Amino acid sequence: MKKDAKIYIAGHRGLVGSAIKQDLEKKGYTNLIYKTHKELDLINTQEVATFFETEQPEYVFLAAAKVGGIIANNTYRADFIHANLMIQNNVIHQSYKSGVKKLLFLGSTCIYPKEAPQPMKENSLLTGPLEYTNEPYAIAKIAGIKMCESYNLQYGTNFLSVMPTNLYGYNDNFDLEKSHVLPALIRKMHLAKLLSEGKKEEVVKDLNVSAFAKAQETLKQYGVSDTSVEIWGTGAPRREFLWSQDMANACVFIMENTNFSDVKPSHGDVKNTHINIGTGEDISIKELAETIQKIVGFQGNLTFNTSKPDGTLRKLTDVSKLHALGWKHKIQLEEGIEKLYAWYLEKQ
Ligand SMILES: NC(=O)C1=CN([C@@H]2O[C@H](COP(=O)(O)OP(=O)(O)OC[C@H]3O[C@@H](n4cnc5c(N)ncnc54)[C@H](OP(=O)(O)O)[C@@H]3O)[C@@H](O)[C@H]2O)C=CC1
Ligand SMILES: C[C@H]1O[C@H](OP(=O)(O)OP(=O)(O)OC[C@H]2O[C@@H](n3cnc4c(=O)[nH]c(N)nc43)[C@H](O)[C@@H]2O)[C@@H](O)[C@@H](O)C1=O
Repeated sequence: MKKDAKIYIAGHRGLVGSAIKQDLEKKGYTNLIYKTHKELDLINTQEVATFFETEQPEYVFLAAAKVGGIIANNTYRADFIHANLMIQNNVIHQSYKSGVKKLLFLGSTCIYPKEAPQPMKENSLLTGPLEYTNEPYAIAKIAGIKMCESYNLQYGTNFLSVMPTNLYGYNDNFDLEKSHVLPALIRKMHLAKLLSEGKKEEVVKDLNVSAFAKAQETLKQYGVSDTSVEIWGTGAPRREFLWSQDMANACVFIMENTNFSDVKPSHGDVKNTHINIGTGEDISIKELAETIQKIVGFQGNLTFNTSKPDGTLRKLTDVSKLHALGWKHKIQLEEGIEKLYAWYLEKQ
């Protein structure tokens, strides 16, 4: 990839897209293009076609998607499958039509079967039933992998897919309902700490409500008090977490160094084009909550609301393919949580 190559980052304001943009800028890439959701709705086929015809990007990072945590995926099932299929169909097909040299599609490790052997290898794909809470999203992501693979095989394109583990970092979503576990627990612990210190005004400001009485309603709904924070599920599920800047660095590394032809024969996958991206290490949700509690400095108790779903019990990635390509993560979990909490405080 030449430093002045025209590179389109779809989703450049999101958790991963913003980190990809930053990583490319740091490396001296000068011809980056991007549009906000408002400027270009990637669900709109005609708008996407016109954009590619006009801009003719040479490389595409497809980091735009409808994304959310376990409850969002389980609740907005139709929106997750519709939006993700539309976005990826539009971007992948128009990339082929306009002669994009290389595209990187971001999937997710939720594409693997619920009971996949751990750690999950790339060739576990389509070997068993999926986790139900995020099945529509996972089906869309599997369609994206198969679309890249099919275009490569039929049209000779160079479209790769990466399957990231759970991610966290700057520009994360901290919504109490729709976000992923790590940012949600940082915010819940922070609010509980403020309550325990009697800082009502800061609680009102954080929740962006008109009065403390309103804040109390929200906090009750999410099980946050001055003495305890509610954790969804049993706390037993295990998750692997990767810092978003590491994720972005891996995406740029793969774009720079890897081709479909490298991924296919040399690693024994006859058909698939995808590569797992993770750390290869996981912890239980209970351990994660305790780590966040320590970093935030909340002194109260943790309670477990077992009426909320656990989701997949374990989804540890096998990162041997990624390591064999020459990439390894840098930021360890505690360091990442400390950085994210500091960022969250700064944003207040
Ligand atoms: N976060 C995670 O833990 C994981 C993420 N992934 C995958 O990584 C990729 C990036 O995720 P992440 O950065 O977390 O997601 P974010 O939600 O942070 O960012 C997604 C971006 O896509 C944009 N977008 C969504 N819909 C449209 C649309 N119709 N038209 C134009 N832009 C749109 C969003 O803009 P706006 O906000 O304005 O809608 C946002 O900027 C996704 O493919 C996701 O599935 C995979 C595994 C884990
Ligand atoms: C990245 C991945 O993210 C999603 O899958 P998930 O890993 O299950 O996502 P999650 O981060 O929301 O939850 C992880 C675990 O944590 C528990 N948990 C405890 N307390 C809170 C809590 O307060 N919020 C949330 N969200 N979860 C909590 C929660 O019950 C679960 O056991 C996919 O839908 C899909 O989008 C995908 O690809």
